[in-house]
Amino acid sequence: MTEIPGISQPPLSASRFQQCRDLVLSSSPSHQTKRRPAIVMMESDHPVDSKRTIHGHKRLKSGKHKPIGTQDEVFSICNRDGKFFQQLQEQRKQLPIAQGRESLMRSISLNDVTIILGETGSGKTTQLPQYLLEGGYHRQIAVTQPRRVAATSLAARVSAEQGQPLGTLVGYSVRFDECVGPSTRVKYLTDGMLVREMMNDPLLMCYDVVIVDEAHERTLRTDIVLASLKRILALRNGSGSDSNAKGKAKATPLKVVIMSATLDAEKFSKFFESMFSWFPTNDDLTPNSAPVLYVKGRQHPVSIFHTSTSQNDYLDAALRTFFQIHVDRPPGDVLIFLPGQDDIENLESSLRVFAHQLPQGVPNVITCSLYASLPNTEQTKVFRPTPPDARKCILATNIAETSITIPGVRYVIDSGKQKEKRHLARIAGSGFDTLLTTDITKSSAMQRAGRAGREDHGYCFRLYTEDAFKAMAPSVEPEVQRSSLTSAFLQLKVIGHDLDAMPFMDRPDPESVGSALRTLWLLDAIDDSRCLTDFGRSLAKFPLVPQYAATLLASVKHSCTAEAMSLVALLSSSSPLFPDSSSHRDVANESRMKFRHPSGDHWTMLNVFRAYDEVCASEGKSGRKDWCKRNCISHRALREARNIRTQLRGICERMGMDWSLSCGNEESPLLRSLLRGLLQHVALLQPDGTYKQVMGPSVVKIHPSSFLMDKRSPAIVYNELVYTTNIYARGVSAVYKSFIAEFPKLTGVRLS
Ligand SMILES: Nc1ncnc2c1ncn2[C@@H]1O[C@H](COP(=O)(O)OP(=O)(O)OP(=O)(O)O)[C@@H](O)[C@H]1O
Repeated sequence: MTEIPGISQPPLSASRFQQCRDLVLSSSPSHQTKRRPAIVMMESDHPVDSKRTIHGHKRLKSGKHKPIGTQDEVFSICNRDGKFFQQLQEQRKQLPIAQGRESLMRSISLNDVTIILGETGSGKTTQLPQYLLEGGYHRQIAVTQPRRVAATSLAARVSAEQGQPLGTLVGYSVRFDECVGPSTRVKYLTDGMLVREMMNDPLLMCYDVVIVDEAHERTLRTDIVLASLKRILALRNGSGSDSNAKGKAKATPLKVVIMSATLDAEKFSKFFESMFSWFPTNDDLTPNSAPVLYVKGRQHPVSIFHTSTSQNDYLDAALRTFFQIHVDRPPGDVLIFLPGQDDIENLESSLRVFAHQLPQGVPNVITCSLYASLPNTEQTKVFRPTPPDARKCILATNIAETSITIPGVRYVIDSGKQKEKRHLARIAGSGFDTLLTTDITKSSAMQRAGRAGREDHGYCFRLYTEDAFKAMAPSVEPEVQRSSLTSAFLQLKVIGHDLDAMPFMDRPDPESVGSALRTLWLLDAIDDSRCLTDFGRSLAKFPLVPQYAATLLASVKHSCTAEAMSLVALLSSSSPLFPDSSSHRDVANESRMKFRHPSGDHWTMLNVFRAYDEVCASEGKSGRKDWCKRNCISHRALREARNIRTQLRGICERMGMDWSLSCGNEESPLLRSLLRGLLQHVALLQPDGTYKQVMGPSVVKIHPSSFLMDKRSPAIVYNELVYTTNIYARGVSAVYKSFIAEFPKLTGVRLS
C-alpha cells in the first residue's frame, strides 16, 4: 500500500467556520478563554486512489440515506423482485472486486490458502462470500471479524444483497447473540466465536471455506484462528498425523482466505507456506504456497487532509473541525474517531451545546455514538437515516475502524489516538491489565480514512501532521504479545492444542505464558502435568473469564448459584455499575449508601441488582432509567448484566446446574465462591494498615471508592488492581482467613 505523500494546498476555507465558532464558543466557559484560529489542514496530493476510481456509481435515488444493512430494515427489503433489490445488484456489479471475480474463484479452487489484499471499499467482505456461495461451495462459509458490530451489520447487508431475511441464508454469531438458521450458508462471526466453535468441532467440519477478514488487526483470537487453521488444513487437506481425522476429513477439504486492506501479505504468505514443513507429511503431499491476490481500486476517492501543526487537545480540534465541515462543506455525515468512551461522552456534550446555537440556515446536528460497551440497540442507531435537514455526527472508537459501512458518511475526522489494552505480566503476581491511550498505526489511519468514500467522494481530516503520520508504526503489535493469555489458553486446551507447539505467527511473551499457565493451575483448570481437567473443561463452557466461571461453578457447592450468577454478570458487564461522577461525587455517594453492605463491594453490588430487579418488575423502561439516575447507578451496566445473566442461566441449564440455589442474605457462601475464582486476588492486612498480596509481591491499599466498612479487615479479596499514586485494590470484600485456608494451593502462606 502506498503512503500518502504530503503537499501544501490551501487549507479548508475557514471564514464561515470562524463566524460560527465565535458564536458558539462564546457560550462555553471551557472554551471561552481564548480565540483560536480554525485548524489549518493540508490536503494530500494523492487522495486515496482517485486514479483508480471506477465512476458510474450513483447514490440511490430512493435510499439516499437509507440504512441499508440494519437488521430492522433488512426484512423489508428482501423482496427479490423489488426495485431496491435490483439497485443493490447494480451496485454489486460496480464494485472493483467484481472485475476480478473469475481469477479469485480460480485461485481459491486451486489453493488451500489464498491471501487477498484489497483496498477499503473494494468489496472484499461483502462480495467474496457471495461469489463462493454462488460458485458451488455447498456447505457453510465462515467470515470472521474482529468486532461484533461489523459481523452483525455485514450479515444484514449481505442478506439484503441476497434478497433473503437475515438469519436464513446469511446470518451472524457474536458473543451473547446469534442469528442463524438451519439453512444458513454464510455466517459472519467474531473470531472469538470461531474459536468457541472449534471447542466442539476442532476440524471445523461444517465449513467449506473460512475467510479471516481484517487479519491485519492481529487480535489474540485472530492469531489463534490462524494457528488452528494451519493445523486443520494439514489434517483436512494434507495428510496429517491423525489418520482417523484424515480418513473422515480428506473428502471435505477446507479453503482458507485471509483478507485485509493493510496487510503484511508476505508475512502471512510465509506463515502458511511453512505449513507443510511444520506438520508431518506424506510423499503424496505437494507443498502448497499461499498466493497473494491484489484487488485494485476503490469505488470512490478519499481526499486526505492533515493539520499543519500538531494539536495538543484532540477533543477541541475535533470539535472545531466538525463545525468547520458542518458550515463549509456539502451534505454528508461525519464520523469522528476518538480513543474511548469518556472522550466520546465529553465531545458529544460539547457538540450538543454548540449545535443548539448555530445560526439560522445551518442544518441541525444529530449526534450518536459507537463504542464496544454500548448496547446493541444503541449501536445500531448509527445506521439510521439522517433527516434531509440535518447532519449526523457519529463519535466512535476504533470499533468502527474496519469493515463497516455507515451509510451517509462522507467525512471522517481522525484523532490519531486509540485505547490499547496491555497485560503487564510482571506486575503484582497475577499480572495486571491496563488501558493506555496510544497513537494509532499507519494501518489504522488508512482504515479510518477508508470509512469515508463508501458511497461517494470522501474526505478524511487527520488531527495530526503529515510528519506524524509518516512517523507512525506501520501496523499494530500483535495482541498475543501484549494480552493476558489465560482465557485463550484454556480454550486451546479444550480444542486439544499443545500450547508449546502451537504455531503462532509471533511467539507470545514468555512471562505472559507463565502467568496464564499459573492461573489455570491455581484454578484447577489444568493439573501438575498441564493436562486439562474436567473442571477446566466446564470452565470453558462459560463465555466468562475463567476466574468468574470458577466462582459460578463453586457456587453450586455453597448453594448460592442465583447470587453468583448475578454477581458475575455484573462483574462481566462492560460498563461500571457506579460510574465516576467527579462533579457531584458527594451526592452520588449518599444516594448509593442505602445499598451498602458491611462486607464490602460485592454484596453492595448484589443489593443494587436485587433492588433493580424489583424495579423492573413494577416499572417500565423510563421508570427503570429514572430509578438509576436518582441513585447514580449505571442503567446500562444493569441492563447488560441482566442480559448476561439470562445467557448464563441458559448455559447452567444445559450443564444440568441448578441456578435457583440461593443463600438468601447469608454472605459467606457467595464470598467463599468468589474466593475460589479470585485466589490470586487475596491480600492480608499488615500492621501499617496496608495489605500485602498473598500470591504476589505488591502492597496494596483499598480504593477510596470501596463500600467496605472495616478498612482494617484481616483479609480481603478484590476484583482488580488500579495504579495511580498507589496500587489500589478495587471491588473489595472482607473475607475470613479461615476461608483462605480452605484452598490447599495457598497453604504455603502464613495466615496468622
Ligand atoms: N451497510 C451498507 N450500506 C451501504 N452500502 C454498503 C453497506 N455495506 C457495504 N456497502 C457498499 O459496498 C462497498 C463494499 O463494502 P465491503 O465491506 O465489501 O468492502 P471491503 O473491501 O471489505 O472494505 P473494508 O476493507 O473497508 O472492509 C462499500 O464501499 C459500500 O459502497
